[in-house]
Amino acid sequence: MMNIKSGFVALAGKPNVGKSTFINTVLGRKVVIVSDKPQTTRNRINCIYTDKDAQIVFVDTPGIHKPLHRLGEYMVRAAVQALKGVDIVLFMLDAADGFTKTDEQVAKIVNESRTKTIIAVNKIDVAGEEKAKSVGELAKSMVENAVSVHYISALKGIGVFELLDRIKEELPEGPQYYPEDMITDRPLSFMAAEIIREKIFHLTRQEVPHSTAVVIEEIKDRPNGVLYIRANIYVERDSQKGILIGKNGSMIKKIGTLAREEIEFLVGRKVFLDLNVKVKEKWREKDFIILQEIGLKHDIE
Ligand SMILES: Nc1nc2c(ncn2[C@@H]2O[C@H](COP(=O)(O)OP(=O)(O)OP(=O)(O)O)[C@@H](O)[C@H]2O)c(=O)[nH]1
Repeated sequence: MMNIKSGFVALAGKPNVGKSTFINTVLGRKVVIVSDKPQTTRNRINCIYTDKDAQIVFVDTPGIHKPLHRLGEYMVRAAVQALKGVDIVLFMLDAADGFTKTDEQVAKIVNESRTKTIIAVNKIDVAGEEKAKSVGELAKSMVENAVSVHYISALKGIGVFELLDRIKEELPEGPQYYPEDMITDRPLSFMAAEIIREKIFHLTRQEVPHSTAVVIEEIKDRPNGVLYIRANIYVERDSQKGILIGKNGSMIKKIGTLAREEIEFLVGRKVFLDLNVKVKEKWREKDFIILQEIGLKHDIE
């Protein structure tokens, strides 16, 4: 087998610099939610880019997208640790913003990691060339292990693929860690079941959530672009089924709506969520459900 370049790249940068937009442009579809409000990205998922000669796993840096002035010492150490564990840090800055105090703090964390760093100055479509240059040069002077500076617009796709080529150059030769059609490292079936379970937990009382198992039975692309997800919710008794369904189906409708909205948020597209409540006595002793829950049946293709 031909050797490919592969490795892990941590995205570092203050909130709102365009990290999610960059990932979406690289992957060519909407995987992570983009918003003009800082820190709307919850549970950021690791994203995987694969082409014929490389596989790049973009990983999140825990804590680094939190407001840095509130970052405690522990969080800073955790962030440094995370950056140490990757092959390359991609330090993103906002050209229109100038080089800010927050960027300086991110630079410090990046430096402490001693990891090879590529600097990307984003949003050049809205910033003057001179301003962008000054941001790039300042960042380069602050980051000890900077190997190059790139001027990009993640939104317009300017310079993004040149930057990707540079990342590939800097990556070591290595294995393909994930199948080539996988774009996130967490199976959607897992995420979806978790979300449904969470809603049940919030909306029902003690005994019900603990007697509930969620199994994703089917995930399918509909021709109209909607993602169809069918899930079974197992409970142990008829009375629990009654509670979960609610009066005239009001409870299951509520669970379904909230879960659907969150899954749509996650996948960035319309979802049809088909929930079925089933009674299975002592399901906890029936390991087929448990196996399916953790082993996960199938994921989106
Ligand atoms: N003009 C312009 N806007 C951009 C560009 N890249 C991102 N944006 C906008 O900047 C805002 C923030 O982008 P995100 O990709 O969500 O930023 P983020 O760094 O992931 O933000 P957090 O999730 O808060 O960490 C959005 O409104 C984007 O549309 C760009 O190249 N040019």
